[in-house]
Amino acid sequence: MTPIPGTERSIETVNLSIAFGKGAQYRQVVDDVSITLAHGDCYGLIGESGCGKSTILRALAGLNHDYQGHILFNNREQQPLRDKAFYRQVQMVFQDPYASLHPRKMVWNSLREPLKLHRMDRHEARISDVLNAVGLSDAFRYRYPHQLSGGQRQRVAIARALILEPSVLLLDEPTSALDVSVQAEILNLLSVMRKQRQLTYLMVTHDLAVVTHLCQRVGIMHHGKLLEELSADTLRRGAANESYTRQFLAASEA
Ligand SMILES: Nc1ncnc2c1ncn2[C@@H]1O[C@H](COP(=O)(O)OP(=O)(O)OP(=O)(O)O)[C@@H](O)[C@H]1O
Repeated sequence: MTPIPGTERSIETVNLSIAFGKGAQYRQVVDDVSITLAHGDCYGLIGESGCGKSTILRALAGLNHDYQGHILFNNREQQPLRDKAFYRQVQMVFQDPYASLHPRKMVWNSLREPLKLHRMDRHEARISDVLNAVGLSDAFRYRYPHQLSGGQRQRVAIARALILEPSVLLLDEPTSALDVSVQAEILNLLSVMRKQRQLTYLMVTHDLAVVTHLCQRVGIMHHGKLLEELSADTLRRGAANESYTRQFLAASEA
């Protein structure tokens, strides 16, 4: 694929390698992975369970500091311990929204927390605006996570990621815990948000229909390695170069 010019680069890994455990427990989970996203890209990362997809996302998000290689953001090398500005610009959305919402905090409180942390102004207006953007009325402010449906909870988790006005969302299976009917609504919301806010997405998913619907480029991982990158069109046609990818696609569609 054609190289992305420096000014257009958003988030990237260069020769990223990650291992866990020592001695007999040692396991190389991510092996020399280089992925570059341009501003506004939607990149899907697919591959069998355990191949290292979420581990890459966690390292990019600054949640795992123990890696080899380089992580760059806006063409600048990032230290394993990121600065505060990075955490405002790059947000993660998890598969299970319970992971990002405190069970004993009402929605308004969960949304206000990041605003306080990053010393942002106009808390009330920002909370109303972001709830409205994700399709929830202002009345949802006063609900606890257990008083929300799965889809509403994921909307709040997305609102919490968006309230800091980031440029990048790292999406870890954002719809796989939801009912099929709700999955389409959340994917649609993510798609609208990306266009409206010119966001860059890196999305891990098991679901081929999701990547081909939302992403332009897809990376296929196998045993910690990035095997190949394909356009979503090529993936849709099943015209992969690697035989592993063709097998994976066939198995996923079966
Ligand atoms: N903190 C950790 N300590 C030890 N091993 C870990 C740790 N985090 C992940 N692993 C291991 O690394 C491997 C890759 O995990 P990862 O979650 O990245 O896979 P994945 O491709 O996202 O899988 P899935 O699609 O099932 O979520 C797994 O074998 C997992 O058990």
